[in-house]
Amino acid sequence: MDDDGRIHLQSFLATIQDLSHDPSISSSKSDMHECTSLSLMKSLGSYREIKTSFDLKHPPNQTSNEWNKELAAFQPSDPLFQDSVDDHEDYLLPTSFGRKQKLTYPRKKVKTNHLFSAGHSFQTTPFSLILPRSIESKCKRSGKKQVEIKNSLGSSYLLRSGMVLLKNYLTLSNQVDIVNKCEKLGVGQGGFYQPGYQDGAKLRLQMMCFGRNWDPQTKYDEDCRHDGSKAPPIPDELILLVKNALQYSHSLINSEDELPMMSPDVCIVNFYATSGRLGLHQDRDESSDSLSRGLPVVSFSIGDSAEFLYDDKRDVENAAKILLESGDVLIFGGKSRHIFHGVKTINPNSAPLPLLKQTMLRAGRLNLTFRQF
Ligand SMILES: O=C(O)CCC(=O)C(=O)O
Ligand SMILES: [Fe+2]
Repeated sequence: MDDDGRIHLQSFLATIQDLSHDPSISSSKSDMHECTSLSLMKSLGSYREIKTSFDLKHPPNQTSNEWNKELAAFQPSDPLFQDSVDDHEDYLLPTSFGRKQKLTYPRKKVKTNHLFSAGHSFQTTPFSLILPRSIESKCKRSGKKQVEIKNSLGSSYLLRSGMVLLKNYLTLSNQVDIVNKCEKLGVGQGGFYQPGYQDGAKLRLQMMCFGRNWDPQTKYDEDCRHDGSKAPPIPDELILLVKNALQYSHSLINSEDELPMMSPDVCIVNFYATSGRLGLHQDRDESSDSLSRGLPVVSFSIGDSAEFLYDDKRDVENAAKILLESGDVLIFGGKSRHIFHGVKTINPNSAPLPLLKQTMLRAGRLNLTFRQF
């Protein structure tokens, strides 16, 4: 396929959107099962396992075989799009403080097996979050129907003591602003790079920091950047968003003991291509004061959605799994500050189209984690 890949992606998405409004499409089947409450959780809701399966039918003007062939052949040329699309996935989500939550769009999973890969590289230097101009203009011309992003505050979940998920908390305009800020700061000195370890193993993501540099090998050593660059300050608007999200969480759980307030002075910005991932780990390089007080990590997700794992131990098989979508804010502090967590997969083609249209964000997921050192 030629460099037209992005157009195909847009058409593919638009087709799915069209189909979802087509009565001939078989309705999504959704059944929910009670799941045992975890003892760690306080009384603000109960966990439920939500199983959602999808049965996308072929468009009326195509036979099922033609449609399946087209789906199977879908393989855009941008290296950042090159992942195989396979089965649908089940997600574990709690109820929204008692209400059942239904997931209503097709999920895709990326086939990748390694958390880290030595020398894995999709590097263009400098790395840009934004699609190249040639692809951008083709996208704009395609003129396909866009899906509205939800602007109202979504549901909120207490996942366990000290761990809160605010669905769709960031507005479209917040998300656009964050992408633009990260792009501006990410392409220059001190911007995105693919971090790794001394032995040559690389993380499967691009990273940069605000406030203070952090690196998997050198931790919070300010001199970790080979170009000697210092981390730019965290933009004020982002600090405000973090504090508002924490305050909002306090209004939900009625307790600052469970989730202490913090004032972010570090932000790690990760960008995952659709083949990106991050192994289960603990965030434990902040100061002992910050860690012992359980000062929370506040995480913003933008772009393609991700399967996020968390557990008390490093146990990928048994870890709880949630879907983090564009606009979601996840907070873990207090008793959950030391959870193991990681990103299992990025779901291709799952970013909101208005966000892509306004930012030309490339395929993948932008994640910002704010901490107080
Ligand atoms: O991308 C995410 O959701 C998690 C990122 C993370 O855990 C980290 O940067 O330490
Ligand atoms: Fe982390």
